[in-house]
Amino acid sequence: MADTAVDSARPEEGAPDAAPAEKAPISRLWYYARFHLKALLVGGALTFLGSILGLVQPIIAMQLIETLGEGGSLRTLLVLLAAAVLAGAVLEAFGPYIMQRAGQDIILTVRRRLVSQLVHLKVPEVDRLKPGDLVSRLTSDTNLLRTVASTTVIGGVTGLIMLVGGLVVMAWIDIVLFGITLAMALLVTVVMLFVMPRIGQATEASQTALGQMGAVLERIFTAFRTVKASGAEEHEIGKLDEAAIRARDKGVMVAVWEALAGVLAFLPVNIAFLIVLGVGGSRVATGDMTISSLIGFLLMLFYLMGPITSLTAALSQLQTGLAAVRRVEEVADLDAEDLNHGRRTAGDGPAAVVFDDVEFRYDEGLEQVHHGVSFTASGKGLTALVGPSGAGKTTVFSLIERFYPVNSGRVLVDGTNVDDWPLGDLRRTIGYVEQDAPVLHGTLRDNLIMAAPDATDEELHDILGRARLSGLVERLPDGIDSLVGYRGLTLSGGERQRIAIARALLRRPRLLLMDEATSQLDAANEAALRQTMMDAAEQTNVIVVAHRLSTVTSADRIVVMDAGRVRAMGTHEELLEEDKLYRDLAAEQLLTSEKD
Ligand SMILES: Nc1ncnc2c1ncn2[C@@H]1O[C@H](COP(=O)(O)OP(=O)(O)OP(=O)(O)O)[C@@H](O)[C@H]1O
Repeated sequence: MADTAVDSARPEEGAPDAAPAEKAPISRLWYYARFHLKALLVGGALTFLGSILGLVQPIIAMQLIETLGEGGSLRTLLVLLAAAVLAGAVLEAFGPYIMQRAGQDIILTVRRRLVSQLVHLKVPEVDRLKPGDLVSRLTSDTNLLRTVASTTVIGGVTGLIMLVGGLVVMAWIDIVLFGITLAMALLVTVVMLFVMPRIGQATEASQTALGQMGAVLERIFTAFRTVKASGAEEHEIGKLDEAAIRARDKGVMVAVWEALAGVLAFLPVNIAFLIVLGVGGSRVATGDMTISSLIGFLLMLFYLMGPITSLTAALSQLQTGLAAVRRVEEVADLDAEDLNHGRRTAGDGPAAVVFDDVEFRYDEGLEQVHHGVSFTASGKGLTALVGPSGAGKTTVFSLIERFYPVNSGRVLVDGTNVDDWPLGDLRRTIGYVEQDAPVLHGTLRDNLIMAAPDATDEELHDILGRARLSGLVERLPDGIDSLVGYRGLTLSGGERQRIAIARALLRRPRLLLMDEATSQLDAANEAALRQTMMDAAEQTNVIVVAHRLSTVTSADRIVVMDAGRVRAMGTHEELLEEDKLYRDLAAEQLLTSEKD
């Protein structure tokens, strides 16, 4: 598939309730549908019975004409016909309803699985994905799947049975006319075999274009202010428009192939009708066939329009659905994390971190980021990681959190290799404050309790106090229940950082990792942030990627990193004496802070 957000389909590892990997889309479809088999079977049986009653109606009508000709009583046949019409209508209402419900249940199953898969994706997978495209797979593609998983399969099977049933009845009425009809039915089949896959391909292209639109939209909204400030509205509108046009064009192609399928399905039937009329008429004239048989046959031919329509619709829906399944399953096949696998370790107090000769690169084709990094940070207190931009400081945190696997060497937390920790336990031990956008859309309360759903109001207020946020809560219109805007945009950078710290502290971490914001904070915010950090360091092990001199000077130990290596360790005073790079960094920071 060209230019999609998800480039490859790999078997998932440890994803909950995994569907069989590397299977044809049709097996994947079955995998989802089988959970709702009972409803599908009941709905299908009712619809099928309804169709059978439809099939019976022309036969009763034929009997009626014959009885009329013979001057017999019509009462029983009329009652039968009325009963068949009524029961058919009731069944055809209930059957589809039950199947539509099953269809919605199937979507729910698929969406639940996808949501769980998306949230558990491994970080490297997310690095290369476009969230907008993923959203369209979760919403639009799963919706396409609904029809195919329910009505299509049953509709198709019913249509096929009706078609075969109709042909059998026709063969019983007149074998010559049946031969003509059968030839036309075969023609329809050949045409469909050619057209149907085109519908699937066009649908997949159309859904891909829709996903691309989602990706462009997501790109705009994640940098909305930058787009405006850069005057890039028209440029971005152009990009969105390109994707929208592509989606339209591909959608039109789907319509073209579907229209063609409809016409090509009926053309042979219409031709069959004319031939049957001609040949049948002459057979009636020669006495080889009765007029009632010809009328019955023609009624059957008309009746066949129904099954042919539902078969054609089912086949094209199936193609649409299979295209959707392929896109949905590409996500389901991505690598996901297993939070529970590993040897459980129970510990308390500050959790020590040991880097032992760690080598790491983000991906095979990329440059190595860590070249034998070794350091230890244990016990209570503050450890600052300093060094030039790109030295690999934030990467240290990513490896402690096991967002990526190391290439060689070991990362130990509390004496256990992070690879051996159950991921859920490891991350419960750690509080992590990211450098950017650490506040999510929602209320202040939402932002805190996402890390600790059982936290009481008392605990929340206590943590807000410790993060020097009580003043903010008092100022906000609805206090702790005030909305903080998309990605916390209604807050200042310093407030966002402190909310993120409060969230991390609420989990009572045994290790706090904090990536300082590089943006300048005002004096009050910086002091509040430092105080919060120092308080935390009195109780636990705190490691900070430090960009501010204030953090560095108050740290218990400082690790100086440069180009993926640890070049020195010590206190501020020791390093000022011993390490030139540190001296330069400190001098540079001092100059900057003096200028401010
Ligand atoms: N997800 C990623 N995929 C590929 N390369 C990455 C990724 N994250 C970081 N890098 C690269 O790894 C190197 C180290 O990045 P890292 O963020 O650890 O540096 P840093 O010392 O924290 O820098 P800064 O002080 O600017 O935050 C950089 O060259 C960066 O471009």
